[in-house]
Amino acid sequence: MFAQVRHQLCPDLAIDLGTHQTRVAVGGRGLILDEPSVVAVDSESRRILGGGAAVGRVAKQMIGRTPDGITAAYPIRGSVVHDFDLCEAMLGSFLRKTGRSKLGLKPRVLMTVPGAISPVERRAVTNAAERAGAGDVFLIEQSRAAAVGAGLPISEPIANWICQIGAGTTDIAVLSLGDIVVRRARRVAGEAFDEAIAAYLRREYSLKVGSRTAERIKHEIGSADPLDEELVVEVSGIDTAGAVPRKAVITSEDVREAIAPVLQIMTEELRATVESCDPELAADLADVGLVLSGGGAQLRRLPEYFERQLGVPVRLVDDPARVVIRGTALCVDHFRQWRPYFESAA
Ligand SMILES: Nc1ncnc2c1ncn2[C@@H]1O[C@H](COP(=O)(O)OP(=O)(O)OP(=O)(O)O)[C@@H](O)[C@H]1O
Repeated sequence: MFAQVRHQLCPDLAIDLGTHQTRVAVGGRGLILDEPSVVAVDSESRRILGGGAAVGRVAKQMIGRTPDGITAAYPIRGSVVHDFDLCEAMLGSFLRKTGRSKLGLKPRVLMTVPGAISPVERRAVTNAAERAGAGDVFLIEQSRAAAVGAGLPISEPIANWICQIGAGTTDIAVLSLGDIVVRRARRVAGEAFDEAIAAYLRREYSLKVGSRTAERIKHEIGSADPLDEELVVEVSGIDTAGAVPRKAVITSEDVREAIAPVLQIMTEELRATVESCDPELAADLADVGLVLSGGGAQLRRLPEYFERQLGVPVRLVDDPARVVIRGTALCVDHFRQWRPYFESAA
């Protein structure tokens, strides 16, 4: 009875604290916040601008349109807390926006974490959430949340193979009978594509571009496999020899060449999951195939590329960037059922 009243006054929260994007869902209501994981800080004092208000979308709007002396800070890197104080401030601001706290009650929170996370990193994310205003904090692996969000039959005695590609981490798991049988996580994901594109332009075109330009190129013309009609984009950067502004026309073939080594790493990780499975489960994988999720999995022709590399069917889930928060929210809605699979930092 008390728990029910408490729940009404202060519903549980699901939080996907991502390298690029933070998403918050409220138990029973679904997604209520989806904002960039960024804060705008004074370069010298490292204080958040606007009295702590320059967080998320507001911060992103300020960056690039503000005078020198203002820096964009990303408190999460490789899906783990990189700057503890800024992470706490950012989360605090997001939690206040959800407007949930009544009578001083603190919400129970379920947060996602990548598979390859150390106890120290686990503790950091938990502490940041507690100091930002959360009550009890539970953790769930991204790949499990993604599998739930994708609606995979993970409780059944068959193999479910999921590859969640975010900005900072690729989480791969094989799940069966509710458990993760094999897991692999690598800090190589969407941002690694961007870095590879920037490095390629420097090497092949003597053109220096920023990470946002590299990401834009990926979105506009990036592909993992050849396209029916190849794409081109004009890019502005700085000539590395003359240190002057210059433009270049880049093709989707260029981008494929640039990102090939990153795709190769992902393929090796996927192959390694199969090798770690026992033969019965591995045989299932060939039939059920691979499911792709995460914002980074939206790269054109990625399913076709992995199908060619692995020889199994591959499909991309609907609304891939929000699958993890969808799954986390479902776990919050059925807290008791999923509780055995949650972890705490202690
Ligand atoms: N159309 C697209 N094509 C290719 N990549 C895309 C596309 N749209 C978004 N992305 C990439 O998706 C990534 C962000 O995905 P997502 O929101 O799942 O990550 P995140 O949750 O912030 O990161 P992580 O979970 O790894 O900490 C970025 O690297 C972004 O460039």
